[in-house]
Amino acid sequence: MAADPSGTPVLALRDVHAGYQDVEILRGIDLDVRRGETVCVVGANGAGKSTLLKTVFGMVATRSGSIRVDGVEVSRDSTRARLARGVVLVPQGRCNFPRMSVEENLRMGGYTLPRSAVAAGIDRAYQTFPVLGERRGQAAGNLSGGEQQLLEMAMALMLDPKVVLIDEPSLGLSPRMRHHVFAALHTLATQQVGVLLVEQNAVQALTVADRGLVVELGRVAKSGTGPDMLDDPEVRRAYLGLPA
Ligand SMILES: Nc1ncnc2c1ncn2[C@@H]1O[C@H](COP(=O)(O)OP(=O)(O)OP(=O)(O)O)[C@@H](O)[C@H]1O
Repeated sequence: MAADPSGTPVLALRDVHAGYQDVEILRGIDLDVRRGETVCVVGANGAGKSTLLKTVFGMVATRSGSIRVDGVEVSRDSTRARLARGVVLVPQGRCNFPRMSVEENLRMGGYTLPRSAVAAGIDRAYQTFPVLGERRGQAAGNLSGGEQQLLEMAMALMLDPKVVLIDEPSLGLSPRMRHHVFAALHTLATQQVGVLLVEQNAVQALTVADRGLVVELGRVAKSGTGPDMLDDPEVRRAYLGLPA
């Protein structure tokens, strides 16, 4: 796709350890995401995929190791400081303001920005997701599930991020809406954003991703291009529910 394989990774993790109380979930994660690249994380239930995204965003503390955004160490930074560095998280489930209009939600997404940047961000959102422009005055809670997911992504894009962390964007969507959401992920990549994606619909996700990673026992056990992962007999059997 649009990734620059020679460039500095926009997101780089080295030997990252993190967990909850006395349980270590991430046990030495190494990964790179480049600009314009979509990387999909695959793994069993409970492997730590959501924990990985939360650790990059700073919602779960990094115990040791390094997280760099555009070469700058952020592993000790607050979530707010990471947002300012261009890292955004689109969490699992709906988290918009259902009684507010689409446009008001976008304004909320950009509430830390100067007014001129908010207007530019809203224009950008409507260009990227024209359906949101058509529904700008509608209450967010009355959008379809897929449209709400596009709104979540658009709210995150208000901050003009470098790295977008997305947790299960197609959860509970119809196949048709899933298609729109995956198409939107592709659009993000064409805007030179690095995308780290966790997705249960791993076959579809690996089809749009540039690379896939398998997380096992808290480490990256396997990585490869999307097509390589889709062809790998072990990955097919263990994670994709496909014949080897
Ligand atoms: N806040 C928390 N406190 C304690 N343990 C937690 C917390 N959140 C998650 N865990 C545990 O950490 C492990 C990894 O959870 P995580 O949600 O990261 O897995 P996952 O790979 O995203 O799973 P799934 O595919 O089922 O969504 C699980 O055993 C989970 O029970």
